[in-house]
Amino acid sequence: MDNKPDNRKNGNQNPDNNGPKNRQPIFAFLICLLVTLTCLSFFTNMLRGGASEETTYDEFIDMVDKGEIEKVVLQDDTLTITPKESKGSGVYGSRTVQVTLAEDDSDLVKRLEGTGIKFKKEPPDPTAGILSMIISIVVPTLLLFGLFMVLMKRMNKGGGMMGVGKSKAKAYVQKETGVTFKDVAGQDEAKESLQEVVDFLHNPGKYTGIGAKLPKGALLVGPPGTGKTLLAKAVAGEAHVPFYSLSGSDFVEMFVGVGASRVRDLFEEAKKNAPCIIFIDEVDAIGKSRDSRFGGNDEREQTLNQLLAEMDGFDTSKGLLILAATNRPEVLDPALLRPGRFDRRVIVDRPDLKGRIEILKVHAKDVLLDETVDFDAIALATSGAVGSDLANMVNEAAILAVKNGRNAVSQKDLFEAVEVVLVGKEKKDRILSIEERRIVSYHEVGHALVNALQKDAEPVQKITIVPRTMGALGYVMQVPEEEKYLNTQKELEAMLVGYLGGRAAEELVFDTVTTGAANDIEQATKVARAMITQYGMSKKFGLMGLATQQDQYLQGRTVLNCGDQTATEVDHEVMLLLHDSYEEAKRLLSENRVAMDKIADYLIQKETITGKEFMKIFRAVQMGMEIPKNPDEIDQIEIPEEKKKVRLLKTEEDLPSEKEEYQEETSGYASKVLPEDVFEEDGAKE
Ligand SMILES: Nc1ncnc2c1ncn2[C@@H]1O[C@H](COP(=O)(O)OP(=O)(O)OP(=O)(O)O)[C@@H](O)[C@H]1O
Ligand SMILES: [Zn+2]
Repeated sequence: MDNKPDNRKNGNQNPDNNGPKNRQPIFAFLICLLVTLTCLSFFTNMLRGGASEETTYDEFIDMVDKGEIEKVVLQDDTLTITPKESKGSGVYGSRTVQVTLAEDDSDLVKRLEGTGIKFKKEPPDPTAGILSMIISIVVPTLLLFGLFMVLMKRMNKGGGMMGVGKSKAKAYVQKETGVTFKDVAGQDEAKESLQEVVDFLHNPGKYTGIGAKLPKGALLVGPPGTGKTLLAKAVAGEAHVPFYSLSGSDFVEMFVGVGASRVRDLFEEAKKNAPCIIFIDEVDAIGKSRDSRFGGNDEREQTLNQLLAEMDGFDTSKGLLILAATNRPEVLDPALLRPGRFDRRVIVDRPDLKGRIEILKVHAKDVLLDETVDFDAIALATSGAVGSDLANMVNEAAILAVKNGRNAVSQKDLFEAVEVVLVGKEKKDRILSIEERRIVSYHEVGHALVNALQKDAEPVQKITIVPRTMGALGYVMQVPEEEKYLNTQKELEAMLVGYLGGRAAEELVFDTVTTGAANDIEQATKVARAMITQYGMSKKFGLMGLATQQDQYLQGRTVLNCGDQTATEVDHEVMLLLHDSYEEAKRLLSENRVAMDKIADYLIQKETITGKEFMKIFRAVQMGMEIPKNPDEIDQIEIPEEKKKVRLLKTEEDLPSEKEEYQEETSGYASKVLPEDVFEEDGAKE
């Protein structure tokens, strides 16, 4: 998947952003057309005689011959026949039927002579022609137009149909945001560089006095949910100026010129109210690079040009500042980043351990906490989480506490909330079959056991086989002892074995494999590929960089940059690495089969086990103790202190050299942390 050359790198043909929008008018038009056609056929039907039926002229003559007709009325060339009551059982009953005349009416008169049928000729209806024209042409046209207008209005949400000059992109204005830097936790560097900007707004004279040029704008860059919007509001709040905010996608319209006129309106409005802040969220929606190999997008280009022109045009000494946020800075048009535009870049990255602790504290400010709460532990368990996740967790914990009838949040609530946010709620209505529970149990124990053996430590916070709403059938929750910023090669290799431990357990125990390892395989492949192409950890390619990372603030796709031949070899290397890791996982598990069986057995009965329980069973098996049948008696197992120090891996004596190497390597250096390390979930994706 990753080794396709990325042809959207500079292009602005990203379907995510403008595709659906641009297709909207076509959809709208099609819908209108369909509705109109339906109406049209309905009307013409009505015109042709409403409820009465039409019959052929031959049938009419047949009826005349059989004497079934009472009366005939001729108007234009349409005959309205009333069949005789007495012949009501005939084909046409006694309903009025219409026939289109197929011979000269003098012939018709001759035919009816002497049959006793009442015949009447009426003058043609002068309104009929006009009426039919109105109904078949004017009404549908009006209908089509009306519907089209309504639909376009809907989609435009406030923008006028022909937009230009009239567009009312209502910027969201806050006179006073009420947010200060205190509300933004962590992000100290970002706050520091924005503090200067606040000062500019407060006191522009101080800077212009000595000839310093004031900044026009700053670009906030970082992953979603890290608090970019919050920071922008805080700048406005600190400076006590109004806050105009609009999202980049609000500017992207289907009519050329609408976006540009919105930009113009926005700046006009803001200039009137300066000093103030304009905040453009998702600026990449308009600011995407203009040079494109697939032909440009006129509307967005015009909008972007207008934005550039406005930024060049205003006078900073009035105290107008533009903040913009994006999580895809690499796609922005370089023109936006030139001096005098968004020349300041403020990085708002994922919070580190300290940042996460602070964010939790900020959000727990108004929440009642009991004495068990330890934010450090929560922060440690949530590596990779962003501000909005953490805010969510605190709130979720408070809700859980209320649900459980307590009036303060406990550490247990918080941990449960972490799981709710990261893997979803427990899915009580999903009942796994006994066989499935066995497989999931062994799978999860496989992960945990492999990790324990490799790290020689209590591996997990907990193991569970209660299905979750986000798809996991079971998972292992790990809490690292400390935040890591680097991973050694050994650690990454161990991580690979850990990912594949679940599948290895399935194969060992059931002699067959399931779909449950899909996520593990994906993660393992990602790590293996990164080791070979980015971290220089392959013997074959050495230090050659074979891939570059894109969209580092989003999912972080990597793109191979090597020839086809090399790409094939990379695939082969990845395959080999995964294969070796899998073999290692199977080896570790089969050497510890008894412990695996006992722990899995216990997990099947209890559904959730803690790391402590896991270790107790493992040590007991290691010491050859009898494991109680009743799961509730596991707690009573007493492990002597000195036994707790014995290395988990029983092949220790055979591999003394590996142990030394292991300790040496862990203090070494390697690459960056992979947040997936914390949670390993498994699930059959429905
Ligand atoms: N550093 C932080 N301190 C306190 N709260 C935070 C922080 N970061 C995020 N939050 C919380 O997360 C919510 C969402 O953050 P915000 O909308 O500012 O993120 P964003 O980076 O603008 O995301 P997006 O890119 O999706 O627009 C905030 O309202 C706030 O409650
Ligand atoms: Zn798994």
